Amino acid sequence: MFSFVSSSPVLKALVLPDVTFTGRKIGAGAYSSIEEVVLSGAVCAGKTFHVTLQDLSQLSRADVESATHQFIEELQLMSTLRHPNVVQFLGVCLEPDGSAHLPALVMERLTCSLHDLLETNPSYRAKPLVPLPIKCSILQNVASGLAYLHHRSPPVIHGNLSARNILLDSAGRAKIAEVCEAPFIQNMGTAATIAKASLYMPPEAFCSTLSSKETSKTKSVYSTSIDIFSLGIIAIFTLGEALPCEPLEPTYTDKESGLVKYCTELERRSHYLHPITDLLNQGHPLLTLIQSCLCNNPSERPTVDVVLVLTERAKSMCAGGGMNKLELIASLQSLPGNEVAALRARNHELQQELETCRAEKLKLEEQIVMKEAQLATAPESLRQVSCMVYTTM
Ligand SMILES: Nc1ncnc2c1ncn2[C@@H]1O[C@H](COP(=O)(O)OP(=O)(O)OP(=O)(O)O)[C@@H](O)[C@H]1O
Repeated sequence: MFSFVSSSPVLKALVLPDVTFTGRKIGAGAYSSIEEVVLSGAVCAGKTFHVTLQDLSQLSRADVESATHQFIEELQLMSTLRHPNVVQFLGVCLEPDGSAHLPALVMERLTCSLHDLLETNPSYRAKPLVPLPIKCSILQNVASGLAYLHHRSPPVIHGNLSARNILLDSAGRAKIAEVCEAPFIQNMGTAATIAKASLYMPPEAFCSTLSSKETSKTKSVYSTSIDIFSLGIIAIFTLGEALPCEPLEPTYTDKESGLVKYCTELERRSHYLHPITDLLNQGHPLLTLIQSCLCNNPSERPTVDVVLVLTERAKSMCAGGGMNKLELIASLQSLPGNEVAALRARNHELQQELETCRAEKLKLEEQIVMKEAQLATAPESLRQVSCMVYTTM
């Protein structure tokens, strides 16, 4: 087994000495699960990577070394990040049974994800749960966290920004989670395809996935404009309270000319934009934000500074317009967000168990067929003995 801790002084320095796993599941994603942990008496969250991601036996020694090196580099970077709108990474801890290759990541514990808030809305579709001023505040918080990341030198590209990676604290403040994890996960091979939240990805990300597999250098093909596109999708989801999950096809056939034409990314999501254009006046900063973030051409998308200005303008336009943060705090606290996340985590576990059982069942059926075939071709005397053995068992 590859020992991360003994081989890396950097990682040794990040190991937290006093962490206890409470066994309480908080949530699960494509490649990790989140559990409650107690760090020196304070309740925090611990992230453990799924076994599939930890199965380093399928990789060559060189790949294991490069993945390990990258993992440690990302952890080191994570440990330097400090911003009110970025989930605070606190350190690492080894799993209680010591069986895992990758240490668990310990971070501050938040209330629920933006995705859970919007999806578990009890009045979903009837009337919006989250008032517009709160939505503006959430988007401004995300823009602020992203500005911090993009202003680092070199810029920190999130690469997997989604409403599941935006977490809310009990005061309704939004924070960006899973910073620095995307490059490591993507370089671990097949898990990359699972981890990628394609819904939030711009068109160029799908081309860069191919080249990143060849070069194993995710960072070089990703640019900050990927995060800007994802933020545009998050804004559509937040404002419309509907995940824009089935956009139109990227091409269509023009009825008059019969020619195949391309839709813009914005046109592809037009169905989800109607409720937003009803809600916001033409020229509203958030409408401008969505329109510019979803530009097909990455170089035409705004920088994070422009995004921040637009969200701040939207936030100040809402100030005094009946903003009721207390209302949101109350609804956040009464939300079954945590329970839903825990149930989803359990569901995910059961799904995995079910798949393992199905695979075992298939194997057993194959063995039965093989044995029956062997029995059918065996001499009569052997068959009689075999039947006697089975009937006496
Ligand atoms: N620090 C945290 N505090 C509270 N809840 C958290 C925390 N981190 C994650 N969660 C919850 O756990 C869920 C799963 O998080 P995780 O990071 O494993 O995956 P994800 O972001 O949903 O998806 P993926 O891993 O596929 O990107 C989140 O959606 C959120 O509800």
